[in-house]
Amino acid sequence: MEHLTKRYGSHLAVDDISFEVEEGIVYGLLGPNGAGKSTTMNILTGYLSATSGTVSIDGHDILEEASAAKACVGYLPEQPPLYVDMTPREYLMFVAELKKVKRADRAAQVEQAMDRTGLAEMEHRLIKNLSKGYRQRVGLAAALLGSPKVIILDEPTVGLDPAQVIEIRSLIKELGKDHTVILSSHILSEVSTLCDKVLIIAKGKLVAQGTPEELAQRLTAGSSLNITALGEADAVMNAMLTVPGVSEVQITGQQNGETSATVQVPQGEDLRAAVSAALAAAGCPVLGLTTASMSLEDVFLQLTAQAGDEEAQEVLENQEEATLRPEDLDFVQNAVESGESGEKPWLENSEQPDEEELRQENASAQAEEEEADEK
Ligand SMILES: Nc1ncnc2c1ncn2[C@@H]1O[C@H](COP(=O)(O)OP(=O)(O)OP(=O)(O)O)[C@@H](O)[C@H]1O
Repeated sequence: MEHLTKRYGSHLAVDDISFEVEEGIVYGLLGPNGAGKSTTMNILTGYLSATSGTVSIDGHDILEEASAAKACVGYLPEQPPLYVDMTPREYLMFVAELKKVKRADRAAQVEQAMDRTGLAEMEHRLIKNLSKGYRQRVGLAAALLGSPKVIILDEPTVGLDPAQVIEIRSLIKELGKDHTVILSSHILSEVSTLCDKVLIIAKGKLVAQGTPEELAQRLTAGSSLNITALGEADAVMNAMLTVPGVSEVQITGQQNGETSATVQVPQGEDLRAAVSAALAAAGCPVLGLTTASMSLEDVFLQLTAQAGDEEAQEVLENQEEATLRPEDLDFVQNAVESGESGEKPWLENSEQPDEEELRQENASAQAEEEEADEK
């Protein structure tokens, strides 16, 4: 992709993105909602045209040699376009025909794709009766038909339950063995476990790329040391500030004569020995010392924050376990209090059903049940 730009009216969704994809590697496009991942993938697959810039797949320009370029790509959009009144096999045979797989090879290719995606036991069900996870598999199987070199997956695990997420992720890992895979995700842990290389996109710009480890290392402003030493905060802080290279010390706790602190360390330097020696010399023996390096999460936050993206914080927060927000706590508190006093303030504005209405509703429901039982 070279200098790819996409405008929707005056909105710049993709802003001069260039990158090259090596064969046989799993790439992750990582970015918060609205960063431009789907737009980028839609352009890559020839689904959308770019405002400017070029895409070339295995030497074929996506506009000038569209058929040849698209033949190299298997695409699973965020919402796979399935014909839900077909069975997986019927649908896949149809896709194989669209992809111009030779008639003699179609049945075998469909069989193989169903096999790889674990669809065999669902082959006679209508797609509309399949779970979201199985529908996703049908979409993946369709992407595999025609043996494309590159598989492009847009948010492949969105909307799946945890068991389905695990299955689809292991399937993607398998695909990565024989294909070049480009997937998009806003889930950091997914990208760092599945992908060999990560491209971080924020506000339509490519802000960083590298292996998850490289990103975590290369982009850190340095690591930090977490230290616990015996002594008062002032003494501990002053001792550490005497060490060349230490410019920032943050006291994080004080208890029973012990002080905990975090020290920022410049990139590439190891100050553990110097800091321990300085503390010992100041009469503050070190009780604990650990190095904390930046995780991919930190890097992501740092980069997207640089791009002025507040949604990045949301992405991280959404990955934490569900927690109660202050307004939820108020609601729970109200519910508990009013339960004690017998009031239901949260129902105050809702329409209260009339008692007679309720009685009639229940009676007719009971009559229907009895009738059903008799039948
Ligand atoms: N057809 C369209 N018309 C106008 N604006 C659009 C259109 N499609 C996307 N956008 C805008 O372009 C930006 C990038 O959208 P895109 O869907 O590529 O982001 P994304 O990173 O895939 O986000 P998500 O994870 O929510 O799918 C967003 O601000 C979006 O609102």
